[in-house]
Amino acid sequence: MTTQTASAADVILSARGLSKRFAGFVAVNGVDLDVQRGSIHALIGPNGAGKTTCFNLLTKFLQPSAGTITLNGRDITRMPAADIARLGLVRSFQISAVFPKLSVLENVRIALQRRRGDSFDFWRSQTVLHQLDAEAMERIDEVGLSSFTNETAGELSYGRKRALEIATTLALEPEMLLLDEPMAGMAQEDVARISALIRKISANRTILMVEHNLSVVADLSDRITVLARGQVLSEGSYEVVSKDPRVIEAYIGAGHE
Ligand SMILES: Nc1ncnc2c1ncn2[C@@H]1O[C@H](COP(=O)(O)OP(=O)(O)OP(=O)(O)O)[C@@H](O)[C@H]1O
Repeated sequence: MTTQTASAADVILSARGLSKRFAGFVAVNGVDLDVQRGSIHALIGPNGAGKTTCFNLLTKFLQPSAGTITLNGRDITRMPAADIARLGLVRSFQISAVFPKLSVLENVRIALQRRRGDSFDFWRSQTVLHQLDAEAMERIDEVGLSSFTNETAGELSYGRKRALEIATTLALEPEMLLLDEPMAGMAQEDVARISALIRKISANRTILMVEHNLSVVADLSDRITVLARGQVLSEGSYEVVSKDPRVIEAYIGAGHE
């Protein structure tokens, strides 16, 4: 095997020339991105850099104006979001995706049913639902919510809601997880808890996250892509990108510290 082949096989998600134009405004402009299998990769950049748009393109919530996206070497550019999830690329939804009136266990059970595509089970007997409990408990344990299994989701703290939301995402057995600002709105102690959780769930998965909290990015990421004005400004480890004068200038110019 040549070096080139080996490194291509290590790339799970790849974008080439990814672009998105909104009514004449180019939000993402020719982005090339390679996410290494098994890594934690962060997408950062000042406000308005195009991170969310890029994320929405990669998760197929938006259709690109130009460019291609491949997952495990397969072109997914024109594939609908639902099919992508079946291929193992799952986007974590915000807390609103958690059913607030249902318990932690019920929320994870529903996610497991979604994976199986058994929508009819939802209306069937309790017995059928309980068959999923053992697996649901494993997911709940994985995110550290075992003592909250029967708690109503809506009554959980913000950080625990996020953990539950991650558990429902894990229920879909993703090979790759895309996290949209996992630390948004978190209190400091929750940031530490969710950081540790992301590290833990990354053990046998690939993670791509958009995140504003740079100390979290520094702590977790193997590789960082910095976007500015819709383009890749810099890429590398935190060590490298944080010292890149173009990155410093872009952040200062945008009013960040
Ligand atoms: N649907 C849309 N229609 C028009 N312009 C849009 C649309 N979505 C995003 N934009 C513009 O594209 C640019 C990039 O936005 P985007 O939300 O992707 O940036 P971001 O890096 O995620 O910013 P932030 O850190 O503030 O969330 C912004 O100038 C934004 O106003």
